[in-house]
Amino acid sequence: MNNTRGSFMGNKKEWQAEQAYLTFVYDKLLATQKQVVAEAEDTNESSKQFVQELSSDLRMSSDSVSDSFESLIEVEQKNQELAQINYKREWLEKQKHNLAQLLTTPYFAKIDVLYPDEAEIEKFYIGVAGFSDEEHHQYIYDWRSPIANLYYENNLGQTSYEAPMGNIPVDLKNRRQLKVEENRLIDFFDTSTAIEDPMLLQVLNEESNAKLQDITSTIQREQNEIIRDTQSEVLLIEGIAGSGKTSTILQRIAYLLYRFRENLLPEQVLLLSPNPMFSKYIEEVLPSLGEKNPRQMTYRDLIKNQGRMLPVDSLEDQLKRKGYTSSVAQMKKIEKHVKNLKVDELILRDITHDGKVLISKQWIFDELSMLPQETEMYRQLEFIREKMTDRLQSYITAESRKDYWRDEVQSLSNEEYQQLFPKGMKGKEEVNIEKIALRILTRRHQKSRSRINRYVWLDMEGHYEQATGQKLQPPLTLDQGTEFAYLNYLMLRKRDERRVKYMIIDEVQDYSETQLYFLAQIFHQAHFTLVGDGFQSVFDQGTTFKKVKEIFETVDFDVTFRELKKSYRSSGPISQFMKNLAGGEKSGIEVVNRPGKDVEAEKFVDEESYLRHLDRLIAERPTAYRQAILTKDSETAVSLFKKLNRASDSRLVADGGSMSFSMKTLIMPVYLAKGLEFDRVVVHDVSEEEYQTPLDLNILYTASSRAMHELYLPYIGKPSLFLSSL
Ligand SMILES: Nc1ncnc2c1ncn2[C@@H]1O[C@H](COP(=O)(O)OP(=O)(O)OP(=O)(O)O)[C@@H](O)[C@H]1O
Repeated sequence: MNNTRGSFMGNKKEWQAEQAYLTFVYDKLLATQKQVVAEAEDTNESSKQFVQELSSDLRMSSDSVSDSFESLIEVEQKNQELAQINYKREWLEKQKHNLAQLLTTPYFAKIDVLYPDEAEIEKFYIGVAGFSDEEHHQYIYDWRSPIANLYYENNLGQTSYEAPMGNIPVDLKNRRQLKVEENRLIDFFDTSTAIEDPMLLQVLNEESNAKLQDITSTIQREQNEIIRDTQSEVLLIEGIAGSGKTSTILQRIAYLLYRFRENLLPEQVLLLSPNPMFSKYIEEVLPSLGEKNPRQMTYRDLIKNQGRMLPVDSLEDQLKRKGYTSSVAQMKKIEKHVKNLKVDELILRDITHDGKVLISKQWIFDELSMLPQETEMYRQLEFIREKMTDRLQSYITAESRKDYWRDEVQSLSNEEYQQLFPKGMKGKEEVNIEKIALRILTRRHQKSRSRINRYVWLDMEGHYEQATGQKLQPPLTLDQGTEFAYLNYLMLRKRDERRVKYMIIDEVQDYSETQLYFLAQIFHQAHFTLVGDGFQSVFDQGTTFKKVKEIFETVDFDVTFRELKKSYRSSGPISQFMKNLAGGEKSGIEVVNRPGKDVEAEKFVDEESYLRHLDRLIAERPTAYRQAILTKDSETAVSLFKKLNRASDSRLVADGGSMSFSMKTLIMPVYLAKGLEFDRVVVHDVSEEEYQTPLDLNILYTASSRAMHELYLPYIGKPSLFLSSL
């Protein structure tokens, strides 16, 4: 490794030059900020005024009907003006955000580049956002810009980078990491090897944050390749615990939003996360990079939406379901069923209201029979659905004209009348009664309308039974829920999925084959980024990476496979323990040379002395530390929390819904801590009895790998065999 520190005496001149440039850029940033803030205030003011004028103009033109055509044109023009003002406001807000970020840390790196046939070296400073002046003089380059790739790839000497106009060969003369705070230069390092760089080690030695932070300034080469990959249809990444999978996919999302800013919106990126807490944990990373968070949901939410909201297993139930063998064969049966389905095989239901049939299944069947049978089934059903809505509307209109309404309307109380017509009504009384009746009936039949829209008239449960030979009995297993969602998708094809351009899935090892097949099918137009860690598989239903690849290939995707083998989260001793658990050398895990406290596995003879030990660990937590006591399941967490009786300085997290990130000691089951990290981790009772099966081994690995600096593995009685590697 070849590191040169900026603070060495020999570098005094360099130091002064760097400090001078920093001062210069910082002052420019300050001046620009002043300008942008003033401009933003002006724009806000003029937008307010514009809206006021617009609404008074509109009021005037709606009073005079004669010039309505002119006023329509005028309204259209005003709308366009308003859109422009709003666009400018958004742009200025983004500028303000970027400038505020840059004023805290203007940049973190510099590269010296020599272009062929040029005599002078060009210097490029890299920061979390770009910054240039009105004459397009670029003082800071965005970390996602093409040139910044040279910094992350870190090949000194002859190299090249991809720019919009093609590949550009260059000579990379120097790569400098800079530590700056506002307008102060703290340190700099010239490095030729990215691995174990000094800036990285500094960052890793810091105490944890309650929320995940961005890693922009220290992205490693192998992570950079993943972040900037725009070619792969499916990017499958197997990375050990703490290797930066989650950080990398978030940086990747920011990169994609920048690179494809003309035609990729955050809503077109869907991130499937392992549990609801995880979304909270990562929520600050993208905003800190000036981007909006993508759509996020858990897989459970996704299939509930797709599968008529039937209840599915909770996380805890899923964990307890042992030995369930999921298979894609069941999905194929469903495909076959839908493919061969004829109209006279559809299981239909009447649409009823208060026990009265509004639209009979016979009517639906007759209408369907008249459609050309070669049309795909989902199109036929969609067409009929619209016809049913029309039929309901005609029924309501006819009904509203019937005589009995006169009495009903006249008996309406003032209050009811107000509710129906908050703005009052004008016109003849006859028309009024009809109008009132129409409103009342429309309200009454809202449910029927929604039933029509949701295809309640199709017995999907019945079709599921026909297709698979199994009855659906809620709560469904996650796989049954998936099968049912797939059936709904194949028969009805809702449009939602087509909008997703990038699907990002964390903890992919926890998805079953059925679930992966489902995702590959329904998002077949999207690019996938799948990350996970086979050692952290804590559900019986999980899938190996080999199988994940196979499944996506059977659905005609090209899969690119990459590995991350180094833990950036855990100290050297903890990483070494993780490596031993994962099978030693053959696991391929690289241990970062970061000193730390040894892993401690202490024996206790009875529960009482054991609890006293935990009690001490909670009481003697270093002030800045966040720590977690991790149990195998939530019942154990609940009972341990009760026994410890330390509600004042610890907190129980037993379900995915609630988590206080500020509390310094958390007691929780491992599966809820997935993806999270703590300065200190205590794994609850690592005894022989508790930790013996291969799944237990994965749980121990997952729990231990949440630790950054300290790991405690106390046990009562005999130690688990897995501790013998210590
Ligand atoms: N290049 C990097 N520079 C600085 N910190 C990094 C880098 N890569 C990862 N980290 C840090 O390492 C820790 C682990 O990262 P992350 O949570 O993304 O890993 P992971 O592979 O998703 O872990 P797990 O699978 O165990 O949940 C985080 O604190 C993250 O900030």
